[in-house]
Amino acid sequence: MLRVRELEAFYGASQALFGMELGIDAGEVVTLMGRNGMGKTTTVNTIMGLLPARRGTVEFLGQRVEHLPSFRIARLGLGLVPEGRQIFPNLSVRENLVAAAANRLGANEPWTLARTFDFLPRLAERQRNMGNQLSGGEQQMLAIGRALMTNPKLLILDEATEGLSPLLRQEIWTCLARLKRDGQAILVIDKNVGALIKLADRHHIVEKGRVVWTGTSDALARDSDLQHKYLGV
Ligand SMILES: Nc1ncnc2c1ncn2[C@@H]1O[C@H](COP(=O)(O)OP(=O)(O)OP(=O)(O)O)[C@@H](O)[C@H]1O
Repeated sequence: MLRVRELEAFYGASQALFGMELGIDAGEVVTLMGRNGMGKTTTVNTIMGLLPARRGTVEFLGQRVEHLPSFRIARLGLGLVPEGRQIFPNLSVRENLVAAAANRLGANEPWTLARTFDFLPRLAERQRNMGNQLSGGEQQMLAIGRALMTNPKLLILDEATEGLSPLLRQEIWTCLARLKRDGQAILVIDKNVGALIKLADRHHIVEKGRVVWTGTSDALARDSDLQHKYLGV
C-alpha cells in the first residue's frame, strides 16, 4: 500500500532523512519508533508532502506521490492525525468533523458523522463544544475522528498518545485496536513500546533519519538489548 524508498529530506541546509525506507501492506498496523529528534515526524511530513523529498520515492497504492502537493496526497486516501492535533479551536466538535468529511474514493461503509459518534461516544457528548474547550484526550479523539471522516485508506498517527493520562491512552489504544480489527491500515508513532508491541504487526526503529531495524512484534518483544539501545526502555 505504501512504499518509501531511499527518502532524503532537508530543513534548509540541514539533512533530516538519510535514505528512509518503509513499507505498509493493506490491513497492516506498522510503527515508527525511536528517540526524540530521530526523524519520525519528518518522515510522516515528507510522505504527506508537507516537506519536499529531495531524493527517493514515496509510492502509495501504486502511484508515485513524492512530487504531489499535500492536498492531492491526502485525497488519495492518506489521513493524518498530526503531532499537536491541530484541530480548529473556534469550530465545534461537530463542525470540525463535518469540515473534514469526504468519501472521494467511494468507501462502501463510509465514516459518517453518525458512525464517528457511535465509534467515539465522547465526541457525541461534546459535539456542541468548541475545539478549545476540549481536554487533551478529547482533542486527540477529535483529531482521530476528523481523519476517519476523510475515509482514509491509510491512517497515520504522529504521537498517538503523547501528553495523555494512562486512562485516556488506553482508550486510544482500544480505539486503534478496533480499527485494526475492521481492516484499517495504520502507521503509528508513539513512545509506548509495550502498547505498540501489542497493537502492531511490524515495527521500524528510526535512528538519525534512517531505519536501523525492522521486524515483527514478537522479534521486538524478545530483544531487550535492542529496546534498550534504541528506545531507552
Ligand atoms: N522545522 C524544523 N527546522 C529545522 N530542523 C528541524 C525541524 N523539525 C525537525 N528538525 C530536525 O530534524 C530532525 C528530525 O526531527 P523529527 O521531528 O522528525 O524527529 P522525531 O523522531 O519525530 O522526534 P520527536 O519525537 O521529538 O518529534 C531533528 O534533528 C530535528 O532537530
